[in-house]
Amino acid sequence: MYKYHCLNPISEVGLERLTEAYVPVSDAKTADAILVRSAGMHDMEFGENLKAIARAGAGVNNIPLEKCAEEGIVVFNTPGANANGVKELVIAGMLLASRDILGGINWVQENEEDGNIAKDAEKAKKAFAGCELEGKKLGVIGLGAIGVLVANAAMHLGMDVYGYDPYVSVESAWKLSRNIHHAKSVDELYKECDYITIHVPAMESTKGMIDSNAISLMKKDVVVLNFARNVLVDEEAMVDALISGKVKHYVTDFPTPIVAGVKGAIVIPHLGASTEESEDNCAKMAVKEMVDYLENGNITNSVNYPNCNMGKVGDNKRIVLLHHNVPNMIGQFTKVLARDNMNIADLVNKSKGGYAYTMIDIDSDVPETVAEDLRAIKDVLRVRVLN
Ligand SMILES: NC(=O)c1ccc[n+]([C@@H]2O[C@H](COP(=O)([O-])OP(=O)(O)OC[C@H]3O[C@@H](n4cnc5c(N)ncnc54)[C@H](O)[C@@H]3O)[C@@H](O)[C@H]2O)c1
Ligand SMILES: O=C(O)[C@H](O)COP(=O)(O)O
Repeated sequence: MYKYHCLNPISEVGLERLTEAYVPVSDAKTADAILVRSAGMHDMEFGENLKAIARAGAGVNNIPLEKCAEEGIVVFNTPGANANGVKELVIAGMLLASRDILGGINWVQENEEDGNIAKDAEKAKKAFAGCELEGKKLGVIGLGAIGVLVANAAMHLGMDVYGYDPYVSVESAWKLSRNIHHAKSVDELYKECDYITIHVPAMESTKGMIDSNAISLMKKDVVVLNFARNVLVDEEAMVDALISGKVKHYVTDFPTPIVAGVKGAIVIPHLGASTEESEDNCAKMAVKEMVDYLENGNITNSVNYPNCNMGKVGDNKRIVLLHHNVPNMIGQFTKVLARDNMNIADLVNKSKGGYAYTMIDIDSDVPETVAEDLRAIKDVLRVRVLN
């Protein structure tokens, strides 16, 4: 039996895939696995049973990845599962920044008692006129799951699209329309574009990427869209640029006291992934990853351990070991197994940065003393015996 805890509401479409072997618990400290969306986990103390955290979504800046890795907790996310939801809201954001739709709707609400509203609207509407997206230049920073969809969709709307991503994956490059211009530097994109949208993860290297220097390179009346994370933009500098008129609109999915209410800021309450489809997709993927790890030891879409897959546990016993990525770990594992005359049917070892994962199928029972001896090896962080 496995205990799981949901730190945020998780779509039932995902949870209903859990068999009776999975029991929800109200105390996260007792759980084998945690399902989470954006709840902050940096100040949490984890229980010793906790083996997996599955983030039903993309961004993992709410989770202490290094601490989890050290405690033998594998963190998963659901790449691409909510990308379409975000793409659609980014397009809506560009339209809201181009046509004064919000101003127009407010005008109608303010004049709802006006019996002559139809006629008066025809006089009032010139105050809400805007411009079209077709023919404008859009710069997309970060061509991952979301950036690629935004770039391709904007191209189909007739925009001239520039993409910048020095680390673009082969998979994303295949999906990107060949009509997207390759910006060789982010500065080139800042100088060229009328609309700039950022789709990179929040990391030390990307925090404050759009700062006063970046804004100074942009065209006057540029529209900046941020559906990735607030920390990517120096918000004080952005507010100055809105006040001075350099930036026409800052469309952000992240309300903060600095930007909320500022003229020119269009602030949305983190709705990018809040669609039925995205929530269902994320929950299904997160649950699948969590179950496959707990039951079979397979790791898919982890952000702190390597991906590793040996299929379902069959008739053999499977030992899975999370450990530091240092020399001679396999040698020490096989020495313990050989001592007890255990035969290895299959073995896979993968690494990611400072951490590594070893899966070993054994064609006999694994005595608890063997598991204990494996746990006692220096640099081993967690050992589980499955089946
Ligand atoms: N608003 C929302 O509801 C919502 C929903 C999903 C994701 N997000 C945010 O959007 C981010 C991106 O999501 P995704 O699914 O596209 O992720 P992704 O991992 O598929 O893509 C991120 C891309 O950024 C690129 N990148 C990294 N550093 C860069 C840099 N310095 N310059 C240019 N490109 C760089 C990577 O190479 C990668 O291609 C997430 O990390 C998350 O913070 C927000
Ligand atoms: O990173 C993400 O996936 C998004 O920001 C969505 O977050 P949410 O699941 O809290 O809506």
